[in-house]
Amino acid sequence: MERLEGMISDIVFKNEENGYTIAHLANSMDDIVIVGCMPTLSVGESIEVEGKWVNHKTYGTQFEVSKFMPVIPSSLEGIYAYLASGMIHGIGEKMAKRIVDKFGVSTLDIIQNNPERLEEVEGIGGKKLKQIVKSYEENRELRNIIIELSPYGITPNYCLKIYKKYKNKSIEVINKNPYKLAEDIRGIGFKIADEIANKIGIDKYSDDRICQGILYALNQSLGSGHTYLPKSILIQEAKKILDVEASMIDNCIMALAYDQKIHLEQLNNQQLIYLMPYYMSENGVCKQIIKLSQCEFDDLNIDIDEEIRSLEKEENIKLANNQVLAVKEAINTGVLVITGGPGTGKTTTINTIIKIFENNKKKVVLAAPTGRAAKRMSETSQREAKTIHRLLEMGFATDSDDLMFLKNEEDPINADVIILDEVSMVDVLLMYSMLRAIKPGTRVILVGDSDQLPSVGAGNVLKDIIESNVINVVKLNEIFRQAQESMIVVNAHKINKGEPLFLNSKGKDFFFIRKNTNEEIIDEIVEIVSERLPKFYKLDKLKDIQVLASMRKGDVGVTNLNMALQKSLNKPEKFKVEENFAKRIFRVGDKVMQIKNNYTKKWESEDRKDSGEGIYNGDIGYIYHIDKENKKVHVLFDQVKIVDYTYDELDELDHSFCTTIHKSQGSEFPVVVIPITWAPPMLLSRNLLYTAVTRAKKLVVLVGDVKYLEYMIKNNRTNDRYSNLANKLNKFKQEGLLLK
Ligand SMILES: Nc1ncnc2c1ncn2[C@@H]1O[C@H](COP(=O)(O)OP(=O)(O)OP(=O)(O)O)[C@@H](O)[C@H]1O
Repeated sequence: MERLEGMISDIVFKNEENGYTIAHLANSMDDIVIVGCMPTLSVGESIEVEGKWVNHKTYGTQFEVSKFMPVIPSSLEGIYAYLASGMIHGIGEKMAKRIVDKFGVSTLDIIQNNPERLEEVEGIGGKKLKQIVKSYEENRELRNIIIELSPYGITPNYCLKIYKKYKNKSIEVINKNPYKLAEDIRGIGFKIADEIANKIGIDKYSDDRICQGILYALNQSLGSGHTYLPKSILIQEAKKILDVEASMIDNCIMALAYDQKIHLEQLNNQQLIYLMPYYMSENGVCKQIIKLSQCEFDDLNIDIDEEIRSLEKEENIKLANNQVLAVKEAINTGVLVITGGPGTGKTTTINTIIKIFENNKKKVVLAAPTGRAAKRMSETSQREAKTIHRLLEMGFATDSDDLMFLKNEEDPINADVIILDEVSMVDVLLMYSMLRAIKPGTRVILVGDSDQLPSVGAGNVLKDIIESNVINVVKLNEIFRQAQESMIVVNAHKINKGEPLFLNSKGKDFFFIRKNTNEEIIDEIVEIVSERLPKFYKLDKLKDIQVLASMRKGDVGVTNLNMALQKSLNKPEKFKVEENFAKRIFRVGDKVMQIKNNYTKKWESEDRKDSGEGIYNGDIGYIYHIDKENKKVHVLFDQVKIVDYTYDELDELDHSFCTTIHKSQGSEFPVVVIPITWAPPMLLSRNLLYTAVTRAKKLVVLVGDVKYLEYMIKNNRTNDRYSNLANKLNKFKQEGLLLK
């Protein structure tokens, strides 16, 4: 390891996302090219670097930096260069000169120890002084954190997140218990925390480590949709992560249960282990749903048959038997599930139910799990439909930054009837939050297609409720004539039954283009999306066509397809600003997707007259402007909402020329294009294909190898999830637990 010291004379390149920087370091002897992760570097800064000399094929000898430390500048020039570098908000070049002229070599000492004296400088008043002091402090602390943590492979973006969470306590928190990072900072998992712990010297066999490893294993299993793990599986998983004896893990499981971080439940001769919120939610869903289904509610006192007849006349339609049954059950029961595939008349049934209740002066409230699904429900019902999060009034807890729902059993939703659509997407946590905010006597109608992919979050709520046989379920199974015209609908049902599809019928809406290699598939998709489909069907290339892939990685995964599609659909142009972020280029005009719920993200209309909060997982927008000076990307959602992302928030955005099928749940697009090629069997499944195909309203184009299509249709191996909801619903009902 060698050390060098000098002043930064030039910055050749800086990647804003991961902090990788190439710069020139000048010292009395030489001008050296240094490379490495040095995100806070600025021209004129004096630094000391640690690292080694390397020989780059093209650029020759360079110094590869593993650690860098700012040297507090002592010369007047150094101090001036540091202050004038723009690192400190409120100080530009002119102000830097005035400050240095006034305080000379004591400048930095004054900013740090007697900052009020800055007011002696012309142009610095109370407000500016506060701004300078705050920025100087933050800068210093953030630097310290970056210097401490970059050797552990933590990128500057994460350092910033850590700093935002713990402020000046950051280093102290990490040194005391690095596993806290895994609990508190999204994106830092057990593995990174464990690496830091290892370097700090925390004992491999310490209880803290083992407990965190167990929680990590349980958290990981949520990603596969499990609400609990059987103890034997949990021990197996934790052993792989921790590399310690099973008995030690067993002891720590007991300690975690004692601390109420996890819950142990006996089922037959198995022990089930839940993270606490999941146990509470699973039990809560059972209790609430049985309670709501059993309590008294206002009788409508109407002749249902007569009401139905009159609505049928009004709409010029004859409801099928099961639709009539669904309407009657909706009126006569507390909780009802209406399920069915595409074109089976769910929407028509819901609209009839809404009208009957409204004609009888009942307040009907509509909601769906995502913004796009709620928008669609509004369109088809011609009434307001909210996202579940909005209906439950997302807010902040008074004594913390934690988000919570303001609607709950103490302040329930004011409604006589609540209809939830797309329930297959609702996980066990959200279902519990929803149900506990419904007052006894409100009728609840859950609508969804249980053959769609299950929720992204844990649980199998809709399927479990249906399978429990505890709640009334009406299954709509007739495909209506109008829907039969559509091969999308007909084929969707065929997929579900495992039957071969009708492909390439003339004048229809379902096509298969045969391509053998992955390269050919990508080329074909790029070509049809950018040329043939828009020309032939008069479509907007970006807005009307959505490419959906089953995998993120791989040749024909979302990442590669996005790169290929970007090259053709949004080429680089002189007038289009772009910015490099690790392996991604964000360019003005790019189609992007928000990939996590951000309930507090602010948006404004262009004329700033309208504003609001909340951008949700799956929302699609377009890059509208990139402001390099202020390091912000502006994205336009829903044609009116402009949202600013600082560079360190860009991990919430992904390109969306192509998205995963999972992310497309609850959304619909005029045209859907789907690559059909090899993937792990779990992703070559019937319900994945079914979900992708049912996203399309006008046209489906499959591109690839027909043998994988056949495999998908046959592969009915649904990804089994550990969920005890169906069983528990039965048990609770039998025990009459809730009637007390
Ligand atoms: N009883 C009926 N008689 C004739 N046509 C019907 C009947 N019910 C629904 N339809 C028609 O069938 C088509 C599909 O119905 P609807 O949109 O209600 O189904 P859906 O299950 O909501 O479908 P999707 O899930 O695809 O939105 C529509 O064109 C609708 O007008």
